[in-house]
Amino acid sequence: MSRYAVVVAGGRSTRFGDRDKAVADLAGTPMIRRVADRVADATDRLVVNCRSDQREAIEDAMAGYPNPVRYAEDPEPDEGPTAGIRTGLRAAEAWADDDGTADGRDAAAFVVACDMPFVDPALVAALFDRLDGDGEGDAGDDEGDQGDDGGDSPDAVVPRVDDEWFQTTHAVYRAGAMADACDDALARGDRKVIAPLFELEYETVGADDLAALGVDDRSFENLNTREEFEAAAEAFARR
Ligand SMILES: Nc1nc2c(ncn2[C@@H]2O[C@H](COP(=O)(O)OP(=O)(O)OP(=O)(O)O)[C@@H](O)[C@H]2O)c(=O)[nH]1
Ligand SMILES: [Mg+2]
Repeated sequence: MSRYAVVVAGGRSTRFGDRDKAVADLAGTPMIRRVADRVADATDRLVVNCRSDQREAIEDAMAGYPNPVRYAEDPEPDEGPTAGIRTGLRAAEAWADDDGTADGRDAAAFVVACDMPFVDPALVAALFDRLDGDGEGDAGDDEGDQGDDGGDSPDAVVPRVDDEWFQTTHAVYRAGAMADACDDALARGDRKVIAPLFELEYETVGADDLAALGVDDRSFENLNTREEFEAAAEAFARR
């Protein structure tokens, strides 16, 4: 089955300023395009979640992208990242269903925020492999399977930098399970981006695993302010 990238971009960039950071020029390339380019080889299809008023500019930024792209517009804007993830994953699920070969709910998707342009493709590939059950063993895993002990493959594989912060906008999910979990969290009024994860069977990729994989520390860096953006632009210019 195809591997999906879901880029979530429906935020208002208030810390950034008066422009949409998703399409802001980052060392010559719109930031969202940098994110998409970084994950192009590790995925087969791209879903972009955004508001309808962002779509034209984002489509321009994505012109010539090597993988097929679909847009998943927020039915209601400003419902938060969890709603954006849900909308993007439902689009991946529907796209997979269109193929008619497998249940779209099982589609595997790497969800990433539009402001993480250093995303490491080797990490993305490793997360998918773990979701498919052929990554590293569980022995050195800091969490192992959550939920029941059935030993089934997980619904999510989430990096945990410093064994602390769950990187839920830098993780792979089974589309149907995670979209359902987002629905549930939102129905409860819980907008915390971590909330849906705890309803799923998930595995984490902790500090040791990240080091063993040689993951670029900057993969998890997200750019919120103009200052962070300028510093990143300098880093890209040097690369
Ligand atoms: N669809 C959708 N995505 C969102 C929403 N809020 C944030 N996001 C996305 O979630 C990711 C992380 O959000 P933030 O870093 O807070 O970005 P932001 O909300 O645009 O920026 P700030 O206004 O400065 O908080 C980014 O990719 C945003 O585009 C929302 O209400 N809807
Ligand atoms: Mg925000």
